[in-house]
Order: sequence, then structure tokens, then C-alpha cells
Amino acid sequence: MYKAENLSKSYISKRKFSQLLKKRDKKKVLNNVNLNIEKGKVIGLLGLNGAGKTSLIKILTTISSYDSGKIYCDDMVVTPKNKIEVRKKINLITGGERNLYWRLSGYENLRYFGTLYNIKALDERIDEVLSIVGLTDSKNIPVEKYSKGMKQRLQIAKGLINNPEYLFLDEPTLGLDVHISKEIRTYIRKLSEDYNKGVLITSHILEEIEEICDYVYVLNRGEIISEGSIADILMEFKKEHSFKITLHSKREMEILKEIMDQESYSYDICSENTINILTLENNELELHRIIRENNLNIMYFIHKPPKLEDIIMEIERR
Ligand SMILES: Nc1ncnc2c1ncn2[C@@H]1O[C@H](COP(=O)(O)OP(=O)(O)OP(=O)(O)O)[C@@H](O)[C@H]1O
Repeated sequence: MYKAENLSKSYISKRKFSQLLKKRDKKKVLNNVNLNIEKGKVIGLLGLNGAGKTSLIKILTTISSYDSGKIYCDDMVVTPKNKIEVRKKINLITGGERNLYWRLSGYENLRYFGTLYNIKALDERIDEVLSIVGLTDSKNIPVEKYSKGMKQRLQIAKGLINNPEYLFLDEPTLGLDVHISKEIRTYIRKLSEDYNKGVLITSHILEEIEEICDYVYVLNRGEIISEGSIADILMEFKKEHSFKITLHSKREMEILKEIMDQESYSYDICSENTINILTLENNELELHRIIRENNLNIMYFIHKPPKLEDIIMEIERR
């Protein structure tokens, strides 16, 4: 388990020139953050811009310092003294196309980064990671000739070169097309499921978090305001399920409306034969029962369950 316990961090910034030059402002960017990354699990870190996600990842990966709290890598307390040892067990993968040498081949890039870790049997490890990300056949091609997806897969391979137990992914699909992002997600899931890595991922693409994460932390202004499975988080924020039902006739619609009034459902009438029903839980089966028992003919039945996107909008609204 990789663990953050009551982590806090402030940045000190100079005041604007027009104000008192000597005084410095303290800006708290993380406040008592607790977070666990279990091996074999993908953990999501969600938050609006500026919530503190990158700051937290930099601290967890020993790149940045922090003011108070503790970090544990398995049973070891992470300190400045043992960070070299900790770095052997972790790695960071960021999105975008930086951090690779474009004129070198995929193999040469991995050889270079592997040498920095002083890895024994490096060629074998390079073959292994290239095969995990499906780049074995392209290993001798210069990176500048790789597609965006291949470059990002090489970033993942680079992050795996030291065979880390914990992987930190900061926006790993940034700027990638939908289908390439999907492919990257498959590889990320594979890392936890097949290779038992503990993964922490930040992403602005909420479907990504919904699709691959086992557990999610929601960070807002440096504080964890919610955590749990996606279902838990959706429940906590109590977002509504919406059912848009279109019936064949106006008369049937009147019947349904009457039943909704009797059963105290909240609804909006969208047109003479379309109704939007809002419920706090998934009442799909119940609604189907009502429709069946009253012989109502459905043209369309659309269930819109709450999504993480709604939660983020809710946080923003608050
Ligand atoms: N080196 C720094 N000095 C001062 N303030 C900083 C520094 N780095 C980040 N910040 C501030 O800390 C806050 C958190 O930034 P951070 O980059 O961690 O957020 P984030 O959640 O990753 O945002 P984004 O989604 O936009 O990448 C922001 O208000 C940012 O301006």
C-alpha cells in the first residue's frame, strides 16, 4: 500500500510589486490529505483545475516537498533520506509528448532511461515493457515517426522500465483522440489486473475515471471532499436519475401523468407525449412495471443515470 497521511502543503508567493515587497503570501494547496493506493487497484483523483492534483502527485512521487503529514511506501516512511530507495518502487507517467527523445528509437529511449535506474539485464526488461505496451515491432523506429498513441504507449513503457510497484499517471491521455485514449485505458487496466501495480490516475476525462477506476478521491481546493467507488460518490452527491419517456399518444401521457402525481414522482412535461421523470435512485424497473400494468405504449425510454460530470458541475456550482 502507498499511503498519504494528513499531507499539507503551502506555496509561498511574493506579493505584487505594488504591495509590500517584503511580505510573502502563503497559499495552502493541500490540506490534511489522506489517500491509499492499493496494489492491483486503479485509484482516481478527481478535481477541478487548480484543485491540487498535480501538487499531490509531485509530493507522492518525491519530486516536491510538503509541510506536514506522512507518506508510506509499504511499511517504509518516505523521507528525503530514503527517496532514492522509494523511487525504485514507483514511477510517474505524464500526458503529452514531452520527456521522450524524438530522434532516438523507442528501444534507445528505454535504454537511456533504464540506464538511469542502473537496471541489470536491461535488454530483457526493455523487451518485456515493449511487449506489455505492444511496441515490440516498432522498437527500432525513431520516436518522431510514432503516432500519438504509440508515443503515449512508449511513455507507459518508460514508466514501467524500473518495474515499479506503484504508478502515478498525471493526465495520461492528454491531447489524444478518443480511440487512442481508449487503447491507453486498456493498457492501464492491464497494469493493475495482470501485473498487480497500484495505480493513481488524474484525468479531466471523466469517462476515463468512470471506466477504469476501482476507487476515487475527489479533491477540491486541496481537500478530499469525497471518496469511494464511483457508485458511492454518485450516491453521496445524490444526483438524480432522469427517465425520458415518450408514449404513443397524448391520452396515454395523461394516464402516466396521473399515476406520477399519485405516486409523488417529480417530473417535467416536455411535450404532449413526452415526460421527463426525476428520481433519486434507479427506478427503471418500477417505471417499466407501471407502463406494463397500464398498457401504455412506449416509443422511447431513455434512462440517464447520474455521471461524474454532474458531480464536478455540482462542486463547481457550490
Ligand atoms: N510552484 C508553484 N508556486 C505557487 N503556486 C503553485 C505552484 N504550483 C501550483 N501552484 C498553485 O497550486 C494550486 C494547485 O495547483 P495544481 O497544479 O496542483 O492543481 P491541479 O489540480 O493539478 O490543476 P490542473 O487540473 O489545472 O492541472 C493552484 O492554485 C496553482 O496555481
